[in-house]
Amino acid sequence: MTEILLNNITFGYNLDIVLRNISLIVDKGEFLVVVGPNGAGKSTLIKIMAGLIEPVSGQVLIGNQKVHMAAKQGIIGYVPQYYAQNTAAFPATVEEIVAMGLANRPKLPSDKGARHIVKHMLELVDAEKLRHRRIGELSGGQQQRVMVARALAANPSLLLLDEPTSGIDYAASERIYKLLSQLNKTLGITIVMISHDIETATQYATKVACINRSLCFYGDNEQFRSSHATMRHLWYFS
Ligand SMILES: Nc1ncnc2c1ncn2[C@@H]1O[C@H](COP(=O)(O)OP(=O)(O)OP(=O)(O)O)[C@@H](O)[C@H]1O
Repeated sequence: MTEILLNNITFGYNLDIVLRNISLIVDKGEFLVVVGPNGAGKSTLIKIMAGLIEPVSGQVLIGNQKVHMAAKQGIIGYVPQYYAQNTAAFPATVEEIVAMGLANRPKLPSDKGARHIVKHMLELVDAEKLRHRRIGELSGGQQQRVMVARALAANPSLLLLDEPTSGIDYAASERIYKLLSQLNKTLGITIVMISHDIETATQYATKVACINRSLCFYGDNEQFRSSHATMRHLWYFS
């Protein structure tokens, strides 16, 4: 079954065309890693998948419905880039941050239900012990796990992550990849993750897309890993 359908997407900021004629289909249950050089349009593409910005032309369907309808139903979880930098002075606890994700559900749970969901989400990302801490006091890796819990609180079928391991050390990055892989395998959540960490991130992927303003490569993880060494100059410098 199709989770994401992008049909001939073109997008520009003012006159600068950032994405050109991108078409791809992501099936339910895939773990797609999106790679490409700086400024290639990866964040822009993931924002289009989240319904945060509209393409100039082309069609975006999530679970066979228009992206803004899917977003209203809480089907799409989005974890933005560089969250850590925005939160240092933010006076909310981990529990409160995760509870914010409940607002993306079509129907709000009762207070008791909300407490139960928040607790469960924190358990899923192994952050129960952090629940009373202020978000700004946490390390980058801990903050990212909390942001994943916040996105999961809406019960999405699709999780979009923009460089969740940026600025995070090797061990903490591995924990985040393993967590995402587990959510993908055990809960069947479709994952799209942007990463510059090609070697490690693609080990967890089922599919890889390489974007450089247009789609340079889209295929299975094994296909990507076997062609990357010979093709990467063409993909990155074209
Ligand atoms: N809000 C904006 N207004 C104008 N231009 C923008 C805006 N956001 C991004 N751009 C430009 O669009 C292009 C693509 O940016 P985008 O952030 O999508 O790339 P990226 O592949 O995610 O890059 P990186 O790997 O460096 O994060 C860049 O040239 C960027 O400067």
